[in-house]
Amino acid sequence: MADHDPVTIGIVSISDRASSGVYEDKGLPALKEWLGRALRNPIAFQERLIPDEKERISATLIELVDAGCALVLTTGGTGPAPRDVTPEATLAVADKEMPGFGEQMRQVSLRFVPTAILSRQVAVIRGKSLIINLPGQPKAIQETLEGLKEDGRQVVPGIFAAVPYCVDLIGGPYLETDDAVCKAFRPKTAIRQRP
Ligand SMILES: Nc1ncnc2c1ncn2[C@@H]1O[C@H](COP(=O)(O)OP(=O)(O)OP(=O)(O)O)[C@@H](O)[C@H]1O
Ligand SMILES: Nc1nc2c(c(=O)[nH]1)N[C@H]1C(S)=C(S)[C@@H](COP(=O)(O)O)O[C@H]1N2
Repeated sequence: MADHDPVTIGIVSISDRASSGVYEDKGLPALKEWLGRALRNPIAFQERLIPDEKERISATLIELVDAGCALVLTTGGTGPAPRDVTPEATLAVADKEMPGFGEQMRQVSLRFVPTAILSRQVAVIRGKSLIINLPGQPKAIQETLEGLKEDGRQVVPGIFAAVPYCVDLIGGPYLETDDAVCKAFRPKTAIRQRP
């Protein structure tokens, strides 16, 4: 891993019940497990477990971007229930919206559950950071990031395939994935040549 850029990644689990101890949080472990498998870069995680409160979510996102996270992934609070406010809190700190991520996540998620259309997840750029909302079901983390595979063949791409090039374009570290987990795409001219 010596020649891979280090990356700081913010991971935020947004759940009233997990953050108050009603149930054990499975969001942060699932995010760490998947990112650890998918990325070849050395990762420093900044972890937060917080309730579904808009101001608290926005403040956490700002803090993580200011702490140098090139990527921030949230899980939870994207649905239609009154306390689901993650998309609003994310849009409130956005410099730019990246609608393709939400569109693709709903497409791939529909292959797993018909209720995928209930997730209002968004992705945005703030400064030099890409912030992406994922649904709260812990299994949705792998489903949306990795996509759908059948017999080892990629049937619907997950959103993470587009993350490394997006991070390049906003001035972040060069992210490299394990192709067996997630084959990232970059235009040929953007691929870093190794000596
Ligand atoms: N962080 C989490 N850890 C473990 N399981 C979770 C987590 N977040 C969600 N889940 C599971 O996914 C289901 C749907 O998630 P959702 O985000 O809609 O929860 P919720 O009903 O809004 O409640 P809460 O915000 O208290 O988690 C939950 O009922 C729970 O079983
Ligand atoms: N890939 C995937 N997407 C999914 C789901 C899932 O299990 N897998 N659950 C759906 C459901 S049931 C809901 S209500 C919405 C919003 O979930 P959230 O409020 O926990 O973020 O995400 C949807 N998207």
